Amino acid sequence: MQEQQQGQPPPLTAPPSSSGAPAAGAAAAADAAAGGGADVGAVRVAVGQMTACGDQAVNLEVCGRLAQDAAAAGCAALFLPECFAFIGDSPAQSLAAAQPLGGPLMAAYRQLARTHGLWLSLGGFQEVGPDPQHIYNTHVVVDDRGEVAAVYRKIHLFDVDVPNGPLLMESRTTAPGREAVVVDSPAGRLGLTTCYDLRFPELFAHLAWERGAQVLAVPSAFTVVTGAAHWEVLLRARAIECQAYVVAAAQAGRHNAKRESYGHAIIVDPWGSVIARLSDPAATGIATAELQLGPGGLLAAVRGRMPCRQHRAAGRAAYAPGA
Ligand SMILES: O=C(O)CNC(=O)[C@H](CS)NC(=O)CCC(=O)C(=O)O
Repeated sequence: MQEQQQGQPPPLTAPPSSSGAPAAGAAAAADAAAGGGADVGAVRVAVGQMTACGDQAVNLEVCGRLAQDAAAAGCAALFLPECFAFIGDSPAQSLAAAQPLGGPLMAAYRQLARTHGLWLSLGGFQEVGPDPQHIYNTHVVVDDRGEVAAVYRKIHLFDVDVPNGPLLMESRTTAPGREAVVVDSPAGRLGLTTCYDLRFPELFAHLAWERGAQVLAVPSAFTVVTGAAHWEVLLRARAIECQAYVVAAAQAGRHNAKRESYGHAIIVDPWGSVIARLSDPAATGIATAELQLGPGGLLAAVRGRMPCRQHRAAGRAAYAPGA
């Protein structure tokens, strides 16, 4: 069900040469001093893929199987896609499915985290919103004891006329979030985003460089058309420019007569290599990878030898004065 790709080690992981490039350890120390995430060493995580339907009990059962697989594979965290709990066939159904954070739906997923001793990134559920006509698209991180560790409400809403695809107007029924969110976890400092947010690199740069995110979660339900054209290149671009791991859980396949998702859940490392993907881009399942977050690991090596964070800070004086 799962396949792992361990590409060639990138050149930046080679031992320091006489070029004077900083050792990874020094780079990590500098990064930590500059507000980077806690040093959690190497940790295995799982990215999930599924075909959510309009029955919350069925989706919970599927997510339960993925959590069991992730725990059995020795993972500290499982990342689930946007709409993991529910995909209906009308906006009215999404409104009707909405629950508060303290409702029975979240209680069931919190129990799942506790049962399997896993952190869960729950990539977007229909949360009761600010008025009866609007929900929030809410990405919740739950710790391994089942406590809510972070709540991110999707900022950029997908109001798009997809060429040769659907016209989607997410903002008709969803209110935008107004706050960027990071959270420390055993899988590093996570920067939280959702789906269409992927197209807004300023959010990712903020999470990585101003907020110290080491791992960017991009749970999605991409359309087939835009996924084929843009999904992997955008994910790899965000990983490369933020020098961070990107964990992109995905909805896949046909949900109902009107809705189909692109799939292709992947994990990308800070050098831009795809280090995990499902062997079948439309299957339900997980893929796992080890994230090297410690002082001797890949993240520190990439950031240490190509110090984009510092170069950005200096460069911004020219093109975003006062920012
Ligand atoms: O509507 C729901 O039930 C939940 N929300 C979604 O599935 C959202 C809005 S329709 N989908 C995306 O953001 C796809 C983005 C995308 O495909 C792209 O950026 O190309």
